[in-house]
Amino acid sequence: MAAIIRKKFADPSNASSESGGAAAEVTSLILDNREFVMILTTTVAVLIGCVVVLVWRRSSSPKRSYQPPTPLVVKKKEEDVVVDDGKKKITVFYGTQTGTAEGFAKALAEEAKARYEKAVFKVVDMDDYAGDDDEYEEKFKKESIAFFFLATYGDGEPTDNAARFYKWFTEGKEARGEWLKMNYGVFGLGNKQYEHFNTVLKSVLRWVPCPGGKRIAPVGLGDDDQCMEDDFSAWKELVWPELDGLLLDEDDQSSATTPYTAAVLEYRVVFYDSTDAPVEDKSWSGANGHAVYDAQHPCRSNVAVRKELHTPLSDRSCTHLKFDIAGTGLSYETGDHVGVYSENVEEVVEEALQLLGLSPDTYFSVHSNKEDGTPLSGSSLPTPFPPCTLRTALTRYADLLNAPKKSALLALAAHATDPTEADRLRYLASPAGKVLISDTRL
Ligand SMILES: Cc1cc2nc3c(=O)[nH]c(=O)nc-3n(C[C@H](O)[C@H](O)[C@H](O)COP(=O)(O)O)c2cc1C
Repeated sequence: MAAIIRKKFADPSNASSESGGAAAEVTSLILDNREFVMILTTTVAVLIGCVVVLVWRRSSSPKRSYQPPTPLVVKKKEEDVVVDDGKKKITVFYGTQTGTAEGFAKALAEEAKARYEKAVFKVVDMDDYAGDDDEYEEKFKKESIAFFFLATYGDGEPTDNAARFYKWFTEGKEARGEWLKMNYGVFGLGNKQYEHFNTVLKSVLRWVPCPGGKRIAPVGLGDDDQCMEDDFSAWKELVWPELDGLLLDEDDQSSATTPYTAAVLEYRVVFYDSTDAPVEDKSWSGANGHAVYDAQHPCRSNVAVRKELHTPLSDRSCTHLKFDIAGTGLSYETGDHVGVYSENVEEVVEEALQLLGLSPDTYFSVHSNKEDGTPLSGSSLPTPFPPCTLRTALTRYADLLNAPKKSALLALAAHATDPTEADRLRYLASPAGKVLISDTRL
């Protein structure tokens, strides 16, 4: 995913007013390197390295004292009020863990709005749709056209925000087809490297040969192992002719196209005086001496036992690990989740810092909402990482070694001040550029 950093980059005077002259200098440096910073601030969670930390699902702990300066926005439940203005209503649902499905859902809706002015498109988080099972049924019955973007995780499991829907839908499978009379389009997000490729979407589909409804376009099966964005683009092209038939009158013409924007999220960046950096930013907390752990404040622990479970004759590998959590106050029960956080190696981080030309101590935070707390670009995702120094961001949160996604390249091209660089970025986002990237391992 990619971010377009607004506000502070767009208006250096703002940065000065908040952080003084030093911040203005930093902002100017960042302006010169904005493409790189944009990639860094948006690629989260896929890291290489060796630091192992544990986060237990049940470690219910209060937040630590340092909080981002802007208030959290409590998500409002979707309004049920349906205005009968004669326009056709289309709902685009998404089940996401890291935002890709949400990005695709929004991209589809945005392009569709431009194409079909007489229709109303609404993008809905699966979790926000219904409060209980009865409400699911009641509301789905009123849908006439819907799209579902559903990602698969784990052993073919749904995302957290689609889990309730998935349980309700698949458990009541026999009954669903009787009342589900909508026209529906489906795109699954998965990865062929996993045994249960796109299982969530396939399971849902097994129960959706609804007699009264019709599937719009073939099933889309996105494969993150290749280029999911290409899968999405190809699927979208199959959707439009079908939607033309459903949404256009005889005298309407569908010609509008919008640029590809899937999965491009926007963030607001705030710079702070580096002396504000809390101590814990410098290193993750040790196993002892830290009272509070949660996903943002993981606990560092050592690997006590590491054992290969397969014999040398096997062509597979399965590692048994035991973590030493003595003295942490944490407990573990079978079925609890353990998250493994890892760091980029120091040399790679140093190289990135040199390319950026910024002080490693630059202290900043990224926000998915505006200063008044309202979401930027309607995203419901939380901020990707807590306030930290640039070195920490590059070490822990930036994906420094994978090639950027097509959407990130196009977002950067849209913001490039040098036309030659913009052309180059657009070329890299094209099929020919993709080959170049994979050949040269950029
Ligand atoms: C920890 C993890 C587990 C995954 N498990 C599966 C899986 O079992 N089957 C599958 O098809 N894809 C699997 N994927 C791939 C994701 O579905 C894919 O990356 C998708 O684009 C994520 O969408 P999201 O960003 O909307 O959450 C997994 C990805 C991760 C990171």
